[in-house]
Amino acid sequence: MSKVPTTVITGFLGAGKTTLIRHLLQNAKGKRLALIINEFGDVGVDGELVKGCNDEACPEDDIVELANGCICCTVADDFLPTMQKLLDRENPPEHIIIETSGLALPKPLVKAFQWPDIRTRATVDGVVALIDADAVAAGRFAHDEAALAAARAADPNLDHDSPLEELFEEQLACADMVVLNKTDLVDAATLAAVRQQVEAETRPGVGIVNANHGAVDIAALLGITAAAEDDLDSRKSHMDGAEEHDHDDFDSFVLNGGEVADVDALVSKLGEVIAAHDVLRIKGMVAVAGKPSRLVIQAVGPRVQHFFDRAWKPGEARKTGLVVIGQKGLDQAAIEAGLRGVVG
Ligand SMILES: Nc1nc2c(ncn2[C@@H]2O[C@H](COP(=O)(O)OP(=O)(O)OP(=O)(O)O)[C@@H](O)[C@H]2O)c(=O)[nH]1
Repeated sequence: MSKVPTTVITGFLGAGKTTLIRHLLQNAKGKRLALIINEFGDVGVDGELVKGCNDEACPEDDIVELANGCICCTVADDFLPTMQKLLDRENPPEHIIIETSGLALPKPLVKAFQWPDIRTRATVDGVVALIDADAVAAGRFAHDEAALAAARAADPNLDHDSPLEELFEEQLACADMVVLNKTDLVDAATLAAVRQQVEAETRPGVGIVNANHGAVDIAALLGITAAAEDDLDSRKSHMDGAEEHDHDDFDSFVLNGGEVADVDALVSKLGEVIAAHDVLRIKGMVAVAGKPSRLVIQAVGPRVQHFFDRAWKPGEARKTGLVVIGQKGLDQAAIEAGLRGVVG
């Protein structure tokens, strides 16, 4: 029996993984897909944003959300049982797409495909890394060699990579394909510089495609046939040799509230707390007083977007839930205090 190809979509917080998956669903060309969506914080934003994209290609009960931590840490408890259930189906999916959380390490997940219960039934067709060209251009992951040399001269014990840089390197080193996303936000010269930086971190021969809102040719994404689980040694990782890894470099919490009266005041306050507390990501659903639809908040670094998506369902609680993610030491109390005035 042939193995079910599985594509792992990785990429930092807000790089565009969910957007790419929505594009995939809307252009599935009749392929029956299943989605495993792993995200931080139990607000289930990504799952909500893909449901209803194309029920033909991927009915709701083929969208499984894993929300109790990074998939790389919950492989045994969550991921493997989920895969087995999908593979045990009378009519298993033709292709499985896994969206990892923005903080997940891809290599431990690919390694899980060597497990006896999985290895004969599924294969990692490819690891696709999404890169936010805007964030890279803004220096969020860059080694500033001069600054690093000066800092290291001052402190020889300096850990050469920040958690963001390490994650950036991990996700690229494990990639079979890189999607340079958000090209609409940078000019040609900046994009060329970002591409150069990304190329330096990827294995020889890995394709890098430019994209805007994740619009990549499906045939290029699905059908890489990398069998990544059999080719782990070429995918270098900071964790090689380590038994465990952790995510204690990052903090997150969910801000819950009631209805919001003034969207502009909320958006402006979000911008303030992001800048004041170096928040990496805020996303979630907001109930706006007097409005029949949910307001989706999507903040990636300093960029805050919002749009109304579907109507609140009859009987559905009209509530606000925002996942806030930052580096270790995130000041939850100060952020909550800063938003309390606008989030009811
Ligand atoms: N301008 C621009 N915005 C984009 C592009 N791709 C995604 N976005 C926006 O970036 C924000 C984050 O996109 P997502 O697809 O949710 O990113 P993600 O990687 O799934 O985020 P996490 O799951 O939180 O890690 C959303 O507001 C998207 O609309 C792009 O190519 N250009």
